[in-house]
Amino acid sequence: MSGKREDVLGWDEYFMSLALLSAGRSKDPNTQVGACVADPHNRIVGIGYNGFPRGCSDDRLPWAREGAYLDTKYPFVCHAEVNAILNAITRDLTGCRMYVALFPCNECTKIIIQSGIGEIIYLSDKYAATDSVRASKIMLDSSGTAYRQFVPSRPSLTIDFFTCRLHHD
Ligand SMILES: Nc1ccn([C@H]2C[C@H](O)[C@@H](COP(=O)(O)O)O2)c(=O)n1
Ligand SMILES: [Zn+2]
Repeated sequence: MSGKREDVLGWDEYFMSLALLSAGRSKDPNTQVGACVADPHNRIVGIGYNGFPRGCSDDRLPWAREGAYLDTKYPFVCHAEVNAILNAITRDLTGCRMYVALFPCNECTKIIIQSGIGEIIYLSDKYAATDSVRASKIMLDSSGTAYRQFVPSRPSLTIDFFTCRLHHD
């Protein structure tokens, strides 16, 4: 084999894939979200997914979406973005980028802005019509925090454990 491989993963593709891989750890039956924070040198500084707080049993807390508030997941679940920030190796995330599978809610957005993260790259914006996401965008625009949707250059990547390779179209 002569020259180097040219068709490597781009940085956005790499970090978004890691965010999605992390989402694979989520036990939420409806929406699995992963987030990955990269620093300006393209080093991974934090990664996380949505789940219940440490020590809170997945078997005792509910995953329901509907019913009385305390019978749903909403008061209990830690969002992927918060977990990625709390898992980060440093508190100061100035100039870092967050890759996240779903546009951040307003509560996560406050924390993202306060952490110093300067750019959000998201995949899905399925809750764009909610007041929560609308509030997120108001705060991001006011604070000058950039956000953009990830546009994949290929439809899928497949991890093949048998051949120890990553396949793509
Ligand atoms: N940016 C976000 C938005 C939501 N989540 C989590 C919170 C829940 O576990 C799930 C959303 O559930 P749904 O209402 O779609 O059934 O996703 C997050 O981690 N980050
Ligand atoms: Zn959130």
